Amino acid sequence: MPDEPGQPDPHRHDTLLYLDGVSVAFDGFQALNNLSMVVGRTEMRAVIGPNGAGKTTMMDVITGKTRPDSGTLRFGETIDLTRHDEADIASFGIGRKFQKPTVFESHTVEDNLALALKGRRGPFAALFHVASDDERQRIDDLLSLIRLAHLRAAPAGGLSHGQKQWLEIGMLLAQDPQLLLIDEPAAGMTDAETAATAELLRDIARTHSVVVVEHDMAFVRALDVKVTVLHEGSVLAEGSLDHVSANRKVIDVYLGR
Ligand SMILES: Nc1ncnc2c1ncn2[C@@H]1O[C@H](COP(=O)(O)OP(=O)(O)OP(=O)(O)O)[C@@H](O)[C@H]1O
Repeated sequence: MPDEPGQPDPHRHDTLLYLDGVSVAFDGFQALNNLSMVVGRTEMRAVIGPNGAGKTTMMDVITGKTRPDSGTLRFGETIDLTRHDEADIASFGIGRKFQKPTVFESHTVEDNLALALKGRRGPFAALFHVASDDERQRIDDLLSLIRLAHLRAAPAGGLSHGQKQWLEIGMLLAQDPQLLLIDEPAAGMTDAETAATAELLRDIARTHSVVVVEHDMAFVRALDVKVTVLHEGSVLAEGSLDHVSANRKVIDVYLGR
């Protein structure tokens, strides 16, 4: 039986991330207020909203950095994220990319990816590990996905800001997440980099779920995915960018300002 609109079912096999009635208060300030959102497998979702709307706090509760005061937070069909810490949650396959890229600047692009791949083994195993054919293939695949194959031997410190963001996305993918949470990837990018990043994320979303927090509306339009508008810690509107852009409340609190 099809779901009623607005009645997401956490046990559906095509739901990867399920938030229902999630609330968080800091010293009495309600940063998340009964927030509900469902992200499907291999769905990309854009999350927009004014400063202080709760976007970062939402990422923080999903990744276990902040504990919700109440609500349901489920990953896959069975994992209750409220019962796990950040390390567990990362190991379940939720990867997060912060706004500022943090690559190893003195290492080559390729070595950054190799380190991220080996990082899955733990530091000691990684130190004595020799790359297998599979791993070399995986690095090649990642390099072409993130559009940096021609720069594989270049030190990461010499990359442009946009290229560093792509490398960091590649390093995140090396850890095999099912869900990527990405914070303002287009910030500080050139128009060409912004367009290439939208294309890259669309490629990634063929096989992963992706939640992108972004303020750049041209970028959100290029993603061409369902948009969730947050305001005062809850969902103000949801739908295509055209749909939410026509919503009077969204114009008043965000787009029209
Ligand atoms: N650890 C904290 N302690 C106290 N207040 C907090 C804390 N974290 C967030 N807040 C407050 O909660 C509100 C929501 O913040 P949040 O960072 O989630 O918003 P945001 O939508 O990510 O905003 P921005 O677009 O500016 O990044 C803000 O008013 C913020 O000041």
